[in-house]
Amino acid sequence: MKIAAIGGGVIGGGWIARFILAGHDVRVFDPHPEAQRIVGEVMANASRAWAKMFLAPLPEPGQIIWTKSIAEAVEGADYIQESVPERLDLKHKILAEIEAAAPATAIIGSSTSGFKPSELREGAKHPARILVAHPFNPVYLLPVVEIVGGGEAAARATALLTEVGMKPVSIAQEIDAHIGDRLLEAVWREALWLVNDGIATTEEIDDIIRYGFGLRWAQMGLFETYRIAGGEAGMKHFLAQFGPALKWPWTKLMDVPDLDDRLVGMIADQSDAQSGKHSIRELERIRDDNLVGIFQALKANDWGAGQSLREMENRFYARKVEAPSGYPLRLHTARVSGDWLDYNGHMTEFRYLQVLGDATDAFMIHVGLDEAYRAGGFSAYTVETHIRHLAESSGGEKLTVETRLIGHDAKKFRLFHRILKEDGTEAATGEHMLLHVDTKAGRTVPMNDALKARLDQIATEDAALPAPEAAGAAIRAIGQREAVA
Ligand SMILES: NC(=O)C1=CN([C@@H]2O[C@H](COP(=O)(O)OP(=O)(O)OC[C@H]3O[C@@H](n4cnc5c(N)ncnc54)[C@H](O)[C@@H]3O)[C@@H](O)[C@H]2O)C=CC1
Ligand SMILES: C[N+](C)(C)CC(=O)CC(=O)[O-]
Repeated sequence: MKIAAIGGGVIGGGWIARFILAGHDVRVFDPHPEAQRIVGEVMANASRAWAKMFLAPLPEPGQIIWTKSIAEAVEGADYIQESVPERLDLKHKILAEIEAAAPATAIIGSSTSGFKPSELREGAKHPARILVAHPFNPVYLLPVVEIVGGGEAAARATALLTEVGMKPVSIAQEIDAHIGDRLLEAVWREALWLVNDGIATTEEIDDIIRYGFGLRWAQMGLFETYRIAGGEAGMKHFLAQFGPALKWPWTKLMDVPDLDDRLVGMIADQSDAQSGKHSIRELERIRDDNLVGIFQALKANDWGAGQSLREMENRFYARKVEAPSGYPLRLHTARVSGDWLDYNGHMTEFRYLQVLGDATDAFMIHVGLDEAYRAGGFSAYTVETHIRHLAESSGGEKLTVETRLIGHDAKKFRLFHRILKEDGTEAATGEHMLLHVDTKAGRTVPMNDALKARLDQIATEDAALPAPEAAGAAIRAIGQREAVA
């Protein structure tokens, strides 16, 4: 899949980060003199957030390829994400340039917050392939993307965006500002009035959201939340009780305060007082850490956006790695994230077990002990592990795991992994005993013939090598008391 991104600002940078982290190369054009620095900073925050968010091993990230023109970026592209400033004349000019150079089959998704597909498509050569693909900031974390425009293009965009962990929601009928921004603008207008009228400061309004209904919205949205608020009688009672208030003059509705110098200055000053002690990048990291925590809570409850996280993770777990030929097997690589380091600045203990465990998962997929096999009610459980820590690993290092099958029979197998640094130094070894189990009965049972045959075949390759020196090693006794014991 060849992906291009036109515009690498707040939203374009987020898109680029999501595609890259999901393992795709992205060709980018943005004429801003500092575009590479800006996207680099967004990428750094995004990589940090993904390392915290996913337990599953992440794919090797794709590459950013910076180009000197739109034509160079979109040549041969299958999917193009346009994220230039929200001006229709500019979007038309950029879309025309994209169409002049992109294959006729390429899909063009626009990040536009407000324009309808019919507006974007004015004057287009192949209008049906231009869609609204409107995300929410930060694009590398929030899954939802509003797809407007329909047809085959929407189906293809939906497939790609699902593959990179998004939750595309198709909107059948085009309207200005789609759905999300219609809702957000209503709240935003009210908030501006409240500040304008001196009723509340920016901080007080944010507190009412983040200590209150904002927490509810992350997990149940509006209708489900209000259904509960109707008590046992549910939504009908809620509407009967609070419906009339909609006609009372509670809100300013469509009325917008003039964003004159006075109001802009007031809001900016209050916002500085509220959050000026943090840089924007710091605020992004605080936001990302909070979002990751929310995602993980939702994943634990298998609810809402936690389901998108789980689905993406399952895809990462199920990824079959094209193993380079040769033996020992090389099925898993990992990049040491800054988040994995301890107070000594080195990869902390339990992350070694994570890397080894991921290598074991990769071996299981390699031999056919995969999702389909588990669906049949059988799996393998690790029952014993011995790790030797041999060299420090630092942030950013790439680690490769070499895997050997050093013993097996019909009910169990024994793996020996070596974690290697880029210069070939051994960072750790891990030896693991796994039992083949009937997951429903909860007991060890013989594996099926195909799996056994696959292990037999790998074992013949292993027989050509001397046994690993450390295989079967235990921790040495210290002093007489232990030695006697
Ligand atoms: N900022 C937000 O919260 C959201 C914005 N959007 C939409 O995303 C789009 C982009 O908005 P932002 O990223 O916020 O704006 P931005 O101002 O942060 O980024 C726009 C980028 O486009 C680049 N650009 C300008 N002319 C260009 C050209 N001829 N070719 C390539 N790149 C060019 C600029 O250098 C800049 O880096 C807009 O349509 C906006 O409505 C969608 C969701 C949320
Ligand atoms: C302010 N905005 C209209 C550009 C916001 C969006 O489009 C979505 C978001 O991320 O809030």
